[in-house]
Amino acid sequence: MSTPAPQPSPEPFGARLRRAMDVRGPLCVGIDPHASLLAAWGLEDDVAGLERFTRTVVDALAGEVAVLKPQSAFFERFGSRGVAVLERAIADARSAGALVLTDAKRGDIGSTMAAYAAAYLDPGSPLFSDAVTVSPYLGFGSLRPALDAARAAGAGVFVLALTSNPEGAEVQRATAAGGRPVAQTVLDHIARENAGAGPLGSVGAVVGATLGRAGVDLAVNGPLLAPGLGAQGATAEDLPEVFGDAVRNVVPSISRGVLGHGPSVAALRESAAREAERLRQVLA
Ligand SMILES: O=c1ccn([C@@H]2O[C@H](COP(=O)(O)O)[C@@H](O)[C@H]2O)c(=O)[nH]1
Repeated sequence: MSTPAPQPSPEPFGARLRRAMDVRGPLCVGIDPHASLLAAWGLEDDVAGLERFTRTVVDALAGEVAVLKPQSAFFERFGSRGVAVLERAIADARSAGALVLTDAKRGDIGSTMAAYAAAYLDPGSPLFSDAVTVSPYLGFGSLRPALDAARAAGAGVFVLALTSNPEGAEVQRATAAGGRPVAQTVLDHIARENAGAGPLGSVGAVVGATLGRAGVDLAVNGPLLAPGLGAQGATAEDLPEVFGDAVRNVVPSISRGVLGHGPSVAALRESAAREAERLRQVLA
């Protein structure tokens, strides 16, 4: 029996993301098919409307922006047929050259986390994504199956640290054992996961663009997903204050602020291009 040929290691997500940010700029656009957006686009709040909306966003932006971030909740609300739309969107966006970060915010005990990892981070899964969001609030160690699966697949995970919503602070700013804020302990774990990685680690943190000065050490050697631009009130001009020296690793994210310009493909592209240009000027 012949020995199977060794497989080349997949290129790590952090390296792929850094290249995409260099080439396309750092903007991430979220695919959040709110019922109100479907209505504004003249679509029914049903699977056909969901599919048309999603396809339009992918066609408009997958060749333009570094990252597309489908929000799983808006697909799950239509059951299995909604999830099928998400699966196609992930595959189509990846084929068109965007990195896909599925925003699913999964978190559970380790043995269940392994199943979530199989869903999003196993290259054989229909939901396989370049990266997925996860919640560390069952303990950072519970994320181990996702961290390991991501590394094996050349994928990434983005761990919630300081979220963009005002309610997050009561948990994330609370003092952990050891006297540091809970969010800082999460960031410390992320920094350890990324130690030695170059040009950028594959374990990211989610830190809202809405926070004002973050007040934590963001030197995690990984990408910092910054949701909150647009509908939640943050602007590109806020980013240097929130992120300080870490701003070059920021992946600013906007959903409704771009999606509201649809259904015209040209208008969606123009809106994303305006956001990207504003970011380029502020982050230069
Ligand atoms: O801290 C977080 C983490 C994730 N999100 C998600 O990002 C988008 C934001 O949508 P907008 O329309 O740009 O407000 C949405 O999917 C959230 O679930 C976040 O907002 N904050």
